[in-house]
Amino acid sequence: MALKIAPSILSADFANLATDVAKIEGVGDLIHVDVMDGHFVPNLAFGPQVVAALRPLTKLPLEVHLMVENPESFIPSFVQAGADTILVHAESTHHIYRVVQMIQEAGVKAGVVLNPGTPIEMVRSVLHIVDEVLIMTVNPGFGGQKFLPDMLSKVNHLAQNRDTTANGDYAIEVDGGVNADTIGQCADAGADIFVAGSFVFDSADPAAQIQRLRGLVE
Ligand SMILES: O=C(CO)[C@H](O)[C@H](O)COP(=O)(O)O
Ligand SMILES: [Fe+2]
Repeated sequence: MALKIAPSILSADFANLATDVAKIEGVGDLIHVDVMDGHFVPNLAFGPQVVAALRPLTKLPLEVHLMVENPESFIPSFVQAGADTILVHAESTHHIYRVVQMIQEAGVKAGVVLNPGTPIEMVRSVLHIVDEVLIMTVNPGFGGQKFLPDMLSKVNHLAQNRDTTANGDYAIEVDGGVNADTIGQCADAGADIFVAGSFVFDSADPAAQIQRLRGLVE
């Protein structure tokens, strides 16, 4: 599977999002948009209007990371806004299988996300239908936190068990604390998609930071 770098705009300049997105156009592989409701996580960030506003500004796929209670109710508006992938936390719904179906029936790729405290078992029954599994490598809610290396055993387990699922080709993504010091361990464990927020956008040259990460895993 081709390795992908996914810059997270949670660390971009909110007053100049279009400018920051232009800086990574053609360099990043997709744009990661964090959605927070102040309940599932103790922070607020981005709604469907932001996704809709970004859609015409970039050719890059837009990946929406939903950190919200009751994700079911937000799927239609993010589909309508132009999301290419929607990622839902297993802890945020009683009906993860139904939510994955809802997303895919709308013609959008679906991923499931696990908090650091949540075991793989929580998503075992949907591994054969999902397009992606995202392992949080920080507790979700904020950018710029320290990478949790003990999460790599989950990445490794998912990579080793791909053959045991019916589709066998879900992408494995890591999110949180990914930088030049940690990305190598994630790749070694078997991750394919690497979200990076502060490492990319807290720099004067976001494109160079993405290239630096890419150089460390390819
Ligand atoms: O989902 C997230 C936080 O909940 C962000 O995608 C993540 O934190 C990226 O930021 P950084 O790379 O700075 O850790
Ligand atoms: Fe995220």
